[in-house]
Amino acid sequence: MTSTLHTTKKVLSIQSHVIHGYVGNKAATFPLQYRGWDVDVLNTVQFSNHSGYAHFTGFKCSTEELVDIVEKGLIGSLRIKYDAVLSGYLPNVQALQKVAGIVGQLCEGSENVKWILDPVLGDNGRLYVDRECVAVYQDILQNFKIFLATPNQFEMELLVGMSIRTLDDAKQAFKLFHKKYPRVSRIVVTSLELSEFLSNDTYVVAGFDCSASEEIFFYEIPKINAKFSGSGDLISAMLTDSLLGDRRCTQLSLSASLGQVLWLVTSILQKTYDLNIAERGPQDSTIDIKDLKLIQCRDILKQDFIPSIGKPKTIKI
Ligand SMILES: Nc1ncnc2c1ncn2[C@@H]1O[C@H](COP(=O)(O)OP(=O)(O)O)[C@@H](O)[C@H]1O
Ligand SMILES: Cc1ncc(COP(=O)(O)O)c(C=O)c1O
Repeated sequence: MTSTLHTTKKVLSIQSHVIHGYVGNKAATFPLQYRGWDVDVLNTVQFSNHSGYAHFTGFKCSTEELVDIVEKGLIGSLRIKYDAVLSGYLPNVQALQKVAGIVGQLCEGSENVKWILDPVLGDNGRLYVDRECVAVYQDILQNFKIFLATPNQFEMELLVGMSIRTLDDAKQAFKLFHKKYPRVSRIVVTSLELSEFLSNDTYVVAGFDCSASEEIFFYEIPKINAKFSGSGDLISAMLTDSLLGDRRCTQLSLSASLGQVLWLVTSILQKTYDLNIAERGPQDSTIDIKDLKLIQCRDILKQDFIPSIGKPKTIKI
């Protein structure tokens, strides 16, 4: 009889928490748990709802509280051996510096723990954190071993210091990123809006695995006529699962993983959209969908076989 016993993968997810809705840890935890992960959830803030609503209330954790929990509690006292640390929104410059220092040291000390870093800075030209956080993220990416970074287009522009409008800009940006941050092993840039693809009404999602090749690869994703919140947090969580989860015997390449994750995320966003249309009636223009319908998408999340969104295109860098 072959044994199906295996250890459950453990991730420490350091992100924001909203009571109502699904961004930050609320967008990452249920999908990761549903895909078989043990998730230790460290909430960096606790808000009533996300900042895309007109109002929100709540509070932020202090730097001391966050440091105390991670350094003294989880690592110092419990000595938990994580397979991955997923970091997202941190409430201020100091908290970002301190928490990143602790996670960075943890990853330097062990090959087995992988850091997936979502450098949450802003979106569509607007920062949602203090400007100094940009330089702090630049330092973190320079100094620590990072398994995967997942900036969106605006965050990538801030990290490399150039604007990205065309596919050629994107290629230069990836080159520059790798030159500036050679300790980052993999990078995925989400929702790139590039001039060559505007008439197709598609986003480009591009990736680079510095150990694997001299090329970047990208997928074209048809735009759904809606603005979503939490999609970035969902994609970084699902990449964590696809690259490091225990469901498979052989490790997938970053490109193959991204193809599957994009299928998963697109299916969830499409179902969220369809359910909103069923509630609101047909809509002609772009709709603002505040909350992902993650629970209603559990059948999608549960699937063992995840197809790919398509074939990636590649460009030599
Ligand atoms: N309107 C949309 N239509 C189709 N896919 C979308 C849409 N919005 C987000 N996505 C998917 O979700 C991914 C992450 O969203 P993004 O907005 O880049 O995250 P972030 O929250 O980090 O800015 C995108 O790369 C894309 O695959
Ligand atoms: C408190 C809060 N509001 C809004 C968002 C927006 O999420 P996204 O950029 O994934 O749409 C986030 C993301 O982490 C968040 O933490």
